[in-house]
Amino acid sequence: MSTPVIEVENLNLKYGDFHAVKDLSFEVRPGELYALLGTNGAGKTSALETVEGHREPTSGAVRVFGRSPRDRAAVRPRMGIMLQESGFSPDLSVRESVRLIGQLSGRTDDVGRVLDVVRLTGKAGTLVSQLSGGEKRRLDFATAVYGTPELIFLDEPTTGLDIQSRDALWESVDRLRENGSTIVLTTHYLEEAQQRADRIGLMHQGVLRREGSVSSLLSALPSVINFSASTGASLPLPASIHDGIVRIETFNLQKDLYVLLGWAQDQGVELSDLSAGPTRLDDVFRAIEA
Ligand SMILES: Nc1ncnc2c1ncn2[C@@H]1O[C@H](COP(=O)(O)OP(=O)(O)OP(=O)(O)O)[C@@H](O)[C@H]1O
Repeated sequence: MSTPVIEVENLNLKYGDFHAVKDLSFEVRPGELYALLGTNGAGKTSALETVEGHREPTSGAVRVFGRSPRDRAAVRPRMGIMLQESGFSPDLSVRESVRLIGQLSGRTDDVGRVLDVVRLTGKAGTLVSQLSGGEKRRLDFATAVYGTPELIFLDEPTTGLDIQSRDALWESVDRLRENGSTIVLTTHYLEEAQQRADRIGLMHQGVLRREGSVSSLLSALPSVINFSASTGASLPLPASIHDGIVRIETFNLQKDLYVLLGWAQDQGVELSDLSAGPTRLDDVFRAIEA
């Protein structure tokens, strides 16, 4: 198996007495889209800042491309980091800001190409201070796109973006992946992670509580069938009933739905407000706090 792009082993981070990241271990493999998700304050930003080389671990080991992320000269040109706030100077134009990304990252690219990818060509001469929130976010994305780096960190990339800009951003991410880039994503939009991540790590209170492919995380939880029914007939499946709402949990949704509908038909029972759906990442998320 190929060498991981990121290796984190028993990482601990403390702020004074507060233990923010506890024995965190994970790997990100070449070409993967790994989503590090978690509850507020779970320690994602702290952990990623260490991987990005901005923060020294309290203990544990972090390697990026097999080297210490503090070895900036070797590692920095190979990674693009889209932070939640890039802090571009408000007095620079968009074009100047993108040029600056090139100077700071040590990568080469065509400024016009990057402006085109982040859809800011028409704003090239505009000052950063005059951009809208969504336009600023697209300028932040330029840091990830510039020079097509091998490793890209996207920290809440679509927050504040309209649907067109979101779609455009994910299309650009797809292009980067086609070029072989490895992506580390954090987001609170779980459906984006569910649709796009090869693997997900779920953090809560400093600890990696779950890790795996979307389907493996989802298959650990049952699907749920709900309906309201006033019937004396005994149900064909184990269920709980609260306030007249029947809830059936199942690991075989198709089969149990078939059983339930057959029973309702035979008994002449109407299943009002019937809903049945696959488990969603939201449910996995809720379950980690339980
Ligand atoms: N510089 C700091 N000094 C003290 N405590 C800090 C510092 N930075 C973060 N923390 C604390 O460490 C914990 C983890 O914070 P972190 O920002 O890494 O979480 P997160 O998972 O990124 O959260 P969110 O989803 O809310 O952005 C939080 O309880 C936070 O208050």
